[in-house]
Amino acid sequence: LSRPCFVYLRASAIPRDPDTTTISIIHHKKTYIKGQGRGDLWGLSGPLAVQESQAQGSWHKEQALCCVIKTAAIGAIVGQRGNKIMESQESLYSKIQASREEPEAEVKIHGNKENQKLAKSIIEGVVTKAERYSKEGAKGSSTLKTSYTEKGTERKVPMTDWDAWEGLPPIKKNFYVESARTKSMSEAEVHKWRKENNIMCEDLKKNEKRAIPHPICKFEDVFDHYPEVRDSVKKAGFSRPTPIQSQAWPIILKGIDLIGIAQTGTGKTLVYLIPGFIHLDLQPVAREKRSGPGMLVLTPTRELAIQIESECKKYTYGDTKSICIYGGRERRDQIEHVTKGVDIVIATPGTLSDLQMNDFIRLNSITYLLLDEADKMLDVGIESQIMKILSDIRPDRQTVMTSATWPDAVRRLSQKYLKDPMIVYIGTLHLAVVNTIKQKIIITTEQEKRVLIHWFIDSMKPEDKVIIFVGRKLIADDISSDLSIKGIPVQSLHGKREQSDREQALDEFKEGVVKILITTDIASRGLDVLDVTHVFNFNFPQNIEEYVHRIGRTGRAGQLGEAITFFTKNDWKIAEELINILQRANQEHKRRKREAKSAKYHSRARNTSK
Ligand SMILES: Nc1ncnc2c1ncn2[C@@H]1O[C@H](COP(=O)(O)OP(=O)(O)OP(=O)(O)O)[C@@H](O)[C@H]1O
Repeated sequence: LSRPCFVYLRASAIPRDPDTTTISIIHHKKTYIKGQGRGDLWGLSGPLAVQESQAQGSWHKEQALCCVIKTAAIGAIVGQRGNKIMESQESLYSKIQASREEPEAEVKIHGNKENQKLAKSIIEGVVTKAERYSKEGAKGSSTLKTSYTEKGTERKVPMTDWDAWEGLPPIKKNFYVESARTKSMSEAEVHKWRKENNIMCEDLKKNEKRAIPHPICKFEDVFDHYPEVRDSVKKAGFSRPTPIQSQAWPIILKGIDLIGIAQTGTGKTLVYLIPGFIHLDLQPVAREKRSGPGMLVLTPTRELAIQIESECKKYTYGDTKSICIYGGRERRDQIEHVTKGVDIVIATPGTLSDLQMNDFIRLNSITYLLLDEADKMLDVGIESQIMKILSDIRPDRQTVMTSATWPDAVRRLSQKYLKDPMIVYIGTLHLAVVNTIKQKIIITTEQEKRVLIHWFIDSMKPEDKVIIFVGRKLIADDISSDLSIKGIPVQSLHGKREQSDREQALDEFKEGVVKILITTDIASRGLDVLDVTHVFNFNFPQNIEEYVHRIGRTGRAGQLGEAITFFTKNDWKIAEELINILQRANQEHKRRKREAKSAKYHSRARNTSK
């Protein structure tokens, strides 16, 4: 460690008794000691200067504890690319090695006696759980046999990095049967169709480029071989595929990874769900013989996870079982469901990574992965959880990413998660709002906002339904209690509310029991309530992407909607980006009229406040 380094400590590694604990850092088999005592261990900040200790590599002087287990269970201990074993090593200050023999494998644990015992009990837990999940494991016992190996009398077994992916069932990804009509489209016809529907696509594979499949014009062109799918789409009453569906379905069904970017409310959920159902259904290994779920949908919020699950139920066929995993629900319930066996998991990353870390769910059976609202998911903070989840999913899976926005920072990250993808986007990769949303901006002050919002609510028609976005939970509570006092039925949604209250709030809004939903950004992405006529931005969102998502809660699936946004001088930094969005969506610039209208709003507002 000749240069400064950063050391990140797991919360559980922070010593309870700082007076007696030492933090040691092992690097290239050398042990470095940092701090013994309160002053050294607490309040550390900045780069650590560590000193090499006398006790270099003390762990490997101890006798190794050897455990013999069934080879089939070893993947669970090692984890993909050794991530699990590395984690145990880090937290136990020990070294764990695994051999690769049939039918029994050997695991050697180096370290002091106490840590060896701890590591052994962790491994035992993992082996027992692995048995429970693996049908094969259930047939025989894989009781851990252990012994201390005397130095010099160790079994001469090569200790290797375990390839956790060996022995997994084969995977099938190409299910596309191109219709005669699609096949016969000339290049000119393909070009015309894409131009008329604003479809842009590109093969992101480096070096040799592949031919991009022709878009499909009708549902029959792509689903004729899958009658259940064709019928469920027809039953939904859709007349034709949306532009993103038209180009993305052939690509995904061919087994190619895809990045799909299209404006809000344009049917991206079915873009990935329907090929996912086909993929699941037609894997070479029969569903009942699979060791776990085959499809995983990761999504940033609980509300979105619930919505996707209900879409799954609407369109799926056969006896496909899905489960929605998110925080705020009874953990035991979720674990019970998972262990009973499911085909599709829809989850928020935090809760899933918790279940994964505790070995309640195994992800190595996943062959179809979907990252919904990918840009939000790859935000700082969530990304580390996603990485952890993805490291346990087989690398030859198929991956699809979708979103309505695609900021530069996220594009680079997508290269990490997808393999030779194609990208399909509608119109532009720049932020864009569908032209079914009329955007109004009201330049105002913080003081006047309350009066104006009351004026807006008073002028709502019976068929109107509005989502009011605010910046903070407190404001959401405040406005909703204001309105409730006035006798106006209203619901609010934010992260501090109990999960059951959050679900009830959304249900009441969807069913029309209340026509006003006041919410923070947890409802800005993906929520699909078709009869929302207005979105009101009481506070301008943190960034312009969130503005696009928020106002996209109205004007969905071709319907008309209106977005009204309060803009104060505090929001000046975002003005330029906002103007770009308005111009791109051809919003009229009615300055005079707007000023007049705004003056009318203001004078009414003043009268009301008087
Ligand atoms: N081909 C289609 N024709 C008409 N409506 C469709 C079609 N496909 C999906 N829809 C409907 O369009 C609505 C919006 O779809 P969806 O929620 O998938 O949008 P999205 O693109 O994911 O939006 P967001 O970016 O806000 O998440 C849904 O109610 C869905 O049922």
